Amino acid sequence: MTIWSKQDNEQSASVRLLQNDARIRGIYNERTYRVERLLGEGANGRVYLVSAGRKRLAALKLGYDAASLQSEINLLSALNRKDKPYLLDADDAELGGLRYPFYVMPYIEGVRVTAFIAKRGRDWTYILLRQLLARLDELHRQGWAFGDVKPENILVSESGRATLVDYGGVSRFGDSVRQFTELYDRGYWNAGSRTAEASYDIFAVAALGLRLLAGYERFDARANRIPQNRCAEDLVTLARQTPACKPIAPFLEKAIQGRYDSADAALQEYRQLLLKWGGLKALEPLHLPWLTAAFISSFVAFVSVLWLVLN
Ligand SMILES: Nc1ncnc2c1ncn2[C@@H]1O[C@H](COP(=O)(O)OP(=O)(O)OP(=O)(O)O)[C@@H](O)[C@H]1O
Repeated sequence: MTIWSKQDNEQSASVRLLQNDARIRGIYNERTYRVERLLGEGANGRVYLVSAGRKRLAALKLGYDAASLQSEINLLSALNRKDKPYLLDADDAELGGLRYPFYVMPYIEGVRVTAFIAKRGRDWTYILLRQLLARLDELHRQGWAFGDVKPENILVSESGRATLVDYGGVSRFGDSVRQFTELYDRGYWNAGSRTAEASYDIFAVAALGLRLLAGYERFDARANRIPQNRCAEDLVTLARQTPACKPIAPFLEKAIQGRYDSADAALQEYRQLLLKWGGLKALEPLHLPWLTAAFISSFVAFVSVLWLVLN
């Protein structure tokens, strides 16, 4: 369960669930969206898959009350880039005589990280953690911490690409983390402050990795201890006792102890560990088609240039 560090958000469970095919029309921008289906639900609102115009799909988050979405909207518009849009529209809609705020963002196709790993195998954990570090590094470079790293906020596409969703917990570096989930929160583990910084998110990635690799039962048994008995060392011990953690043990240890200053540094070391281990060979065929294609086309180009030069 996500926790708000500043204020508690009153969830209005009474908001009507929109049926498939329902229309949502923005009062100010006058854009209309058709609901395809419900994608998910959180404390701030419900997220629907919608189509706009020529079948273009997007994700629309309908908030429970006027204040709940504003900070998310502000943040997404601050992150917006021409080559990488985060926010497509923000408006209010009138539904059943009441006004609700909503915003529209790119639709991320995929399943929750836990469902993906359950289906495709535990070795994917190593790959997905690496991708998470890369996504976080991108965000950190703009001066933001993600905050609420948890399985519900990580979607993985069919081809195995991980994407972070739910930017409601993103906080400026140096501020307090706005939203977090206890299991992955270093404050909960007495392993550091709730200051938004790179090491906060890196800890959460390591805690998530450890929970996935060691198993929920063993991880949660430690999480359920009384506060005085929860500590970083406890997690490090769990990592050491778990054979599946071995390939990335040095990363887990450093991340849990807050010894990485940047996601980039963590990522470099993480990549080296995977290379050294070499245990992901079984997954490589999944990546091979485009690699092979790239190799063949550069080889053909090389031979053609050589032929031209020699003739
Ligand atoms: N852009 C998106 N594309 C596809 N699915 C999405 C997208 N954004 C959110 N979802 C789905 O909707 C769910 C709820 O969305 P979100 O996490 O933003 O709500 P929330 O109210 O902030 O939740 P929480 O209480 O966890 O903070 C997500 O777990 C995810 O499954």
